[in-house]
Amino acid sequence: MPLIILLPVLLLLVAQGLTPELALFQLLPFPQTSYLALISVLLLALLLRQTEWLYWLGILATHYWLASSTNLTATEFANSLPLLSASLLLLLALIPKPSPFKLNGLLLLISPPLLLLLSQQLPLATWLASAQLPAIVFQPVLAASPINWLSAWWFSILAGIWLIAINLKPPKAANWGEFGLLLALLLSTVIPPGTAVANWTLVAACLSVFLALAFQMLHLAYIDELTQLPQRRALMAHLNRLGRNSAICMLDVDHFKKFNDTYGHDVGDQVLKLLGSILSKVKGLTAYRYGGEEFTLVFGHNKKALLEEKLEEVRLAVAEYPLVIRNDNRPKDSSSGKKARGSSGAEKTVNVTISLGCCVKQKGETPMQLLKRADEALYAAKKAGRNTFVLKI
Ligand SMILES: Nc1nc2c(ncn2[C@@H]2O[C@H](COP(=O)(O)OP(=O)(O)OP(=O)(O)O)[C@@H](O)[C@H]2O)c(=O)[nH]1
Repeated sequence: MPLIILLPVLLLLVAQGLTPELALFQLLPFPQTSYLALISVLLLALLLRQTEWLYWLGILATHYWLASSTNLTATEFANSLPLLSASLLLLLALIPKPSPFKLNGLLLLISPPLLLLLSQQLPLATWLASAQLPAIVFQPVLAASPINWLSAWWFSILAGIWLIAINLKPPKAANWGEFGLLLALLLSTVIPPGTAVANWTLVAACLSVFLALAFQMLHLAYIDELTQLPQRRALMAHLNRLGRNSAICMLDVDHFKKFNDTYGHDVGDQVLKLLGSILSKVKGLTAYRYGGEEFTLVFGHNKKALLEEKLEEVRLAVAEYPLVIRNDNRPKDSSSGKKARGSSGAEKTVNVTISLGCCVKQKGETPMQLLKRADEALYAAKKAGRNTFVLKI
């Protein structure tokens, strides 16, 4: 997924590196296409209520204006703007989910004009030059460019920090879109102003944002927020294209009502989250949250011995996982849960068990018929005493 989001910008980087005079760069009417791209993504972000993109688009538009402007040559203003925009991007990275209706978003909104004012008042480039840094730091990247290596380096460092940050947390489409935008901005700091590439940089960045928005929406539509597993809509899509040799399994937590009543709904939610984390790590199957405390596993084969082995592996993985029930934050996923087991703040350790009902797909069977039979197998597992599996071949 990340590569697809970054693809427009990466392709542009390669094309620009190989042949800056590429005929493709002359293909579309500019600046009309740039404005159209910017306005389309802006409207899409507004429509999908992804307001944090507005800031990014604002910075992108400012850069575009700077990069496509031919009368801004080597001024203080032109020298400091990329640097200050980079600072703004860093602010944006540090402020999670800015909203124009909250203080963090308002601060971000007024920072570009403030930074612009500052950049005119403070001779940043002169100051930095007097710091006796090596000359290359201040040389314009290209003869015609008012922008120097310092900006490019600053952006590269920022892009590096961004990449590390993305890889430390579970990467989201939005992060990769932001990274694509960052790369496009990096490119716009090193190209000569007023060239066709400046226009294409903006279009490529807009495409990256567009793809990121599409992935964000797909995620919202298909991924269950609590367990982070794909949910029923995704399961039905999978079942509709299921091969002849396959099997599915319905599973649910045993006596979950009692568990909720004893420990509270919040702890119950943590159990489901943990279950999602455990199931997502089991190899050789795809796990879905069917709804409530029910999950569905889909297998791409119908081999009895292999299925039995996998069902037992899943059953054991859950039954042997000690859950630490505490007053404060409970484990967010299976790895943090393991750490929590050793800590002294634990009040009580409990185990939950699951029952599993599995059946092999029959010839001509519809998804609903298959699900119904798996449900019957699950019922049989419950009747057989729970914490077990029933496999119907
Ligand atoms: N915490 C939490 N509970 C849920 C969620 N969805 C469903 N439940 C609870 O799951 C329980 C399911 O109860 P039952 O269907 O009676 O089954 P059970 O108590 O698990 O008993 P058996 O399935 O027969 O072993 C209900 O109490 C629901 O409120 C959820 O998202 N979070």
